[in-house]
Amino acid sequence: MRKMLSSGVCTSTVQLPGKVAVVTGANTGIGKETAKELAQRGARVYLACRDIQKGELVAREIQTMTGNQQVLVRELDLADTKSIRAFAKDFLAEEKHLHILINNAGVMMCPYSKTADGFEMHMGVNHLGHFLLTHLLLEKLKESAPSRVVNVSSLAHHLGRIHFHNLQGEKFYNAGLAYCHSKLANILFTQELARRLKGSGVTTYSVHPGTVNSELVRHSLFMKWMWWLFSFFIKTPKQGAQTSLYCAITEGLEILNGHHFSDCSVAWVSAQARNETIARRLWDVSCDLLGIPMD
Ligand SMILES: NC(=O)C1=CN([C@@H]2O[C@H](COP(=O)(O)OP(=O)(O)OC[C@H]3O[C@@H](n4cnc5c(N)ncnc54)[C@H](OP(=O)(O)O)[C@@H]3O)[C@@H](O)[C@H]2O)C=CC1
Ligand SMILES: CC1=C(/C=C/C(C)=C/C=C/C(C)=C/C=O)C(C)(C)CCC1
Repeated sequence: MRKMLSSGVCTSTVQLPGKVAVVTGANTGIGKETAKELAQRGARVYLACRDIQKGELVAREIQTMTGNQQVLVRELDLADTKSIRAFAKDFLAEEKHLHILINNAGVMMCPYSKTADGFEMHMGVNHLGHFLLTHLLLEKLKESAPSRVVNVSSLAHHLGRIHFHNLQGEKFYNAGLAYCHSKLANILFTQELARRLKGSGVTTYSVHPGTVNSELVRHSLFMKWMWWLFSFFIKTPKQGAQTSLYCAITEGLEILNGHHFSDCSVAWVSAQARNETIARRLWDVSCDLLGIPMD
């Protein structure tokens, strides 16, 4: 069972000196392991975390383990557009380049709650927060091309639907489904972004990391119990980081711009996730909610 659930290893030997990467939610789980491997390969890595203290501890740990001192922590709360804008402003002032953006942070099955801007928490953090962050960093990514955006989605997107009449979960809400909807949004965003970025030198990919032993299940006692019971069989965070790394660094992946990956291979997505009309509409609605001018 472990072999079945844990396949897919990024075998690329690419080194990353001079490259700049941002990983959201890098203080724990899959994000931490992704950041560690990027640092190991010589990149300057920004750990974009909502809790600076947790981030600093992890940065020290990565610096010690990899010998790479270019591991920096910056505050980013994806549940607050002011924080996202402040992060982007400071980053753009500080850095000349951005080669790899890994939109990894996520929440799952949290009780109904809203972000600082009134968005339902799953949609707000997992989709809208990363949508805004990517938008704000896009010019830098273009100037740094070839560059990549990796969006960490999930197999759970198969159960997701974009209910435009209930995007903020105000009419009905189920914590499990809200997560699935936001993960579907990650894939639709990736596909629309890929279409819009054609010819720019920036490519984008969505990822299912596998079933990974991490803090993601913190809001559900049942899931915590399941994860504990099967912890020996499910992926470690290091194994869970492989597909994100594969999409971020593997040479020649540009022809697969916009594709979804699992276990370091192209993976099938649901019919909804392939629907260009929904993807375009979600893009427009996201711009509208975030006050981004539509093009
Ligand atoms: N684990 C699994 O089995 C699977 C995971 N995924 C996806 O993988 C990604 C990483 O999850 P995983 O490592 O498992 O989970 P973890 O809960 O271990 O890590 C999630 C990270 O996201 C951060 N985060 C949460 N909310 C915010 C916010 N408002 N602003 C900034 N950062 C935030 C967390 O910060 P903090 O520590 O401060 O809370 C943490 O660093 C997620 O997108 C998840 O949906 C997909 C499929 C399966
Ligand atoms: C049925 C089953 C399992 C599978 C769980 C799965 C497949 C969970 C997927 C979770 C996702 C995709 C979460 C985040 O996005 C376990 C726990 C391995 C143990 C054996 C029983």
